Amino acid sequence: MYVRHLQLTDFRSWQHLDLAFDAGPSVLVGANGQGKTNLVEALGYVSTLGSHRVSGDAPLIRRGTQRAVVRVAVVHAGRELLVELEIAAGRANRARINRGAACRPRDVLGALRTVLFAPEDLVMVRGEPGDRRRFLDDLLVSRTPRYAGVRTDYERVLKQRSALLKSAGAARKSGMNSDDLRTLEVWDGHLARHGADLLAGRLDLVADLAPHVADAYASVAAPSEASDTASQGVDPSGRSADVSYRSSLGSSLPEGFGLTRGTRAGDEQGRKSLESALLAELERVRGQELERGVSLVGPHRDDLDLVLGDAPAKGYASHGESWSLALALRLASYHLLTADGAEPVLILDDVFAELDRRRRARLAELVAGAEQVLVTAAVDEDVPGELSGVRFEVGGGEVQRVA
Ligand SMILES: Nc1ncnc2c1ncn2[C@@H]1O[C@H](COP(=O)(O)OP(=O)(O)OP(=O)(O)O)[C@@H](O)[C@H]1O
Repeated sequence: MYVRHLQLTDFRSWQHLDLAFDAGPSVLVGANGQGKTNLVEALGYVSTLGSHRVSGDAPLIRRGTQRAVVRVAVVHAGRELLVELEIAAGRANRARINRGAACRPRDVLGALRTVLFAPEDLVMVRGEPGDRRRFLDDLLVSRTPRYAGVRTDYERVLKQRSALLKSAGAARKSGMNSDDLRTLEVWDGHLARHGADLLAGRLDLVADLAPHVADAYASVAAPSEASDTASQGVDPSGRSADVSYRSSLGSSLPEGFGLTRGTRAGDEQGRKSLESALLAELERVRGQELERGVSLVGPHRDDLDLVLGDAPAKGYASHGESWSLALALRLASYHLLTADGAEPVLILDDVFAELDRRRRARLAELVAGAEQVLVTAAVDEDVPGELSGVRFEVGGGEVQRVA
């Protein structure tokens, strides 16, 4: 798919922007702080309903205004879809498709798929488990939009159950008999049901993603000519990249899930056995949870283990290796979504400045054939020749197409 047109109103620094794109590579060049990232952030927002830079929506609305509007015309399989999202301060966001009636923002998920590479991506390797869970969940939603609802339901249940744990724990300490404990059992059921759904989605996703990560890492890390090693998922030093899901269920994770690739956790039987395992584990840690007032079991405590050779990437990988792995996670996402049947728009936001010459060349070579690649850079020299498609200059609150 590709973005044919983007229109912004009061989004970040853009009071108004109207921009037409072609398929293939486009490069947006401009000095620091001119709004290049703001522009691609808007596309990422339409794709995931979130920003890759901030967790809330407030900073996306231009200062001094009350609502931002992003309109995107997306071409996919010969058909054009117009998606409109309104981000409002103090009330619910709204969406529209093809100028129809207002709908929930969640209903536009899937209309535009993007894979966005940004300097912030290094946190997927070096950051906290929450950064990796976010990567997984964003990809899960891109792939299967229904998981947006599963994710929201799980977060709501988790919040309410955690509040209950605190009050039940406090009541227990003061020697009182609490109704909260009975209510807690009801919330255990909700947490296990929604948690199993989310966990199943993530386990299947990681099983499908892992081979793409191994291949992509070898491709990024390998010298340009060495396509033989690239195809075997091994870098020139002989180290391969592997990803696996680490569940807070530990050894109580039902046999096979997340371990044997090809086992589907998302079918009815898989979800049921994950739900039972979560319930049993919740019962086992009940005392600790009440003592500490926090939910200790569930997908919110899980992580994605990233391994290079036989060592965990976090804490062991060099700066360059960490970058290669972060790029591999994004490239693998691109390949997975493409294999599902909808090639996403690739967005490379200011990444070339972060990479050495060899990695720049490898990345450019790997993405040059994509249906659409949007690149932002402060200076032309940062962008490899393979991606010199249409060129836009960004500055002074305007974008000019120059070639
Ligand atoms: N909500 C907002 N309202 C108004 N201006 C904003 C808002 N959010 C960010 N900005 C402004 O947008 C500018 C940053 O834009 P952006 O991050 O897109 O720059 P860039 O061109 O990508 O720069 P760099 O090359 O440094 O990454 C800053 O000047 C910032 O003050």
